[in-house]
Amino acid sequence: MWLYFCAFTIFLVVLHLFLNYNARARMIKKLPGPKDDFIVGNAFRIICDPVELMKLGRTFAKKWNGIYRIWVYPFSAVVIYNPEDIEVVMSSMKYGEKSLVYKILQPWLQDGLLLSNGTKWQERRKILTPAFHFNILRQFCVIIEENTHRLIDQLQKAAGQPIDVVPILSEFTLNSICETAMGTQLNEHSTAKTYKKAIYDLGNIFYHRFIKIYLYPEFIFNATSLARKQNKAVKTVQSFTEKVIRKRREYVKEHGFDMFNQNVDDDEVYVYKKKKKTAMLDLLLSAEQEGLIDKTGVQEEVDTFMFEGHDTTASGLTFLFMLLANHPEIQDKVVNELNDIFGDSKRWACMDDLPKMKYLDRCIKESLRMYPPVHFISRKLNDETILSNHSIPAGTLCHIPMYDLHHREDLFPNPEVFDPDRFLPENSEGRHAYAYIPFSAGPRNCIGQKFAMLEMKIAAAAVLREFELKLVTKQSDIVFLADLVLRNNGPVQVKFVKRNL
Ligand code: HEM
Repeated sequence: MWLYFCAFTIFLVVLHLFLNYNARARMIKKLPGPKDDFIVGNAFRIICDPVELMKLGRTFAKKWNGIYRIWVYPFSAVVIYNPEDIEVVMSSMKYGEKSLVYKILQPWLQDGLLLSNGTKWQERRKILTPAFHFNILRQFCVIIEENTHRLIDQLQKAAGQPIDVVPILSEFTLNSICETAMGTQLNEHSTAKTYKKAIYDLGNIFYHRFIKIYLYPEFIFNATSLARKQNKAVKTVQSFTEKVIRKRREYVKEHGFDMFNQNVDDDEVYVYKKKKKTAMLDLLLSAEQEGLIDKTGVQEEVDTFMFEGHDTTASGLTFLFMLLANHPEIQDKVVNELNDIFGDSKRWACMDDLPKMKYLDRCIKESLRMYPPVHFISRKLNDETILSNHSIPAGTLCHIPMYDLHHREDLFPNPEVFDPDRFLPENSEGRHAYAYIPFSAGPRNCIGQKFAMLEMKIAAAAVLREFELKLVTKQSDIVFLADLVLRNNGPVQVKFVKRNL
């Protein structure tokens, strides 16, 4: 008996030494980080419920100074929130490869822009960049206005009552991106309900897999009922986008591309003539005709835009509305600015109005600082890299928590205070270029950031012209949940009271 016990103890000790004192472990453990447990390293610290996981990230960020490490054999991760280190990683394509955290999105997004690497990424980025040209955004402006008015009709029905804005804004941004990316209105399709449900199901599945790292290996995940649910949802989503793409391909074959024949200098063309608005998809289809992208590629990009383009802006608008309801004096300033632009007119906003909304712009920026919808991103360091004077071994995952970066007291004094004037030019002077990065930075930054700012501005301006936003959910009520985008663990409620302008 004793012999077995001694042999087992020796086995555990050898296993511990093997897992935790190999060359990579020794190197990574020179960095500050949580205390390691016997054999499992930090595994038990980070496997916890989604609320605790978010709290843990904040606790760690406060405890260490801009850099710390996590070690769970065979994974090492370095977490960086010093702008200087972030610049090293983000400014170069050398560190452009996404880490294994993103693998969970692969079945849906495949090799779309968010996940692809190398020349494939470069080529796709080149094809898609013109989709966000000023003149194309002008077309999107009209689509977003139309959807904003549907949103206002919905808010009107519950005016004066506390409303959970999360599902309403999610519906609004999903409809907007669907119409801009694919030129199709979801309510025009009999299968749209199933499509929407499948998108929400996928969001839920990713979230469950994201917080349970033991589900990352494919062979474990594939044996779960979650994988079967995911396969079903992916099939539904892809067959919907496939159908829309096929229909548009047929249309283009017969009629050519509308978007290349439009008079793009005139706002009124878009506002009143309601031309076909399919710029993103048409761009992809024209690249397909030129042999620059294949059928699968078109589908991957449409799916990627659908994913990246709705939850992110919904989260951004949710926290913006919550903050404005919490700060009536700031809300009044926005409304005064809107009154200066529109006076008594009920006309819709157009592209030329947007640069005039300077204060609203600062409010959105400050809201994205305090509540960055994409609160962390992750890369794989393929070479040994120096960060904060530490040598980080090749193969280490590099997490960048934008939330913690944006809440550094030395970069943003009183970081919990909603102060849009931080973004006045004179107050931004001297701020490190990588201190504020809600849309990431460098070559792999968000391709949709102009679109996102436009969407949030149009929606916020239209809603604020119509309603006064009244406090229900307080800033102090917010409890974050670990997820791909920043979320509250519960509803975010606001009261919309009709304005008498
Ligand atoms: C407030 C809204 C948004 C925020 C905060 C946001 C943020 C980000 C961030 C942080 C990244 C970098 C991801 C990474 O490195 O892993 C990213 C990438 C990306 N975003 Fe956005 N995004 C927003 C809206 C949008 C919209 C509306 C679209 C599409 C219309 C979009 C499309 C993309 C795509 C395709 C990428 C991958 C770009 C590449 O790797 O080349 N995003 N976004």
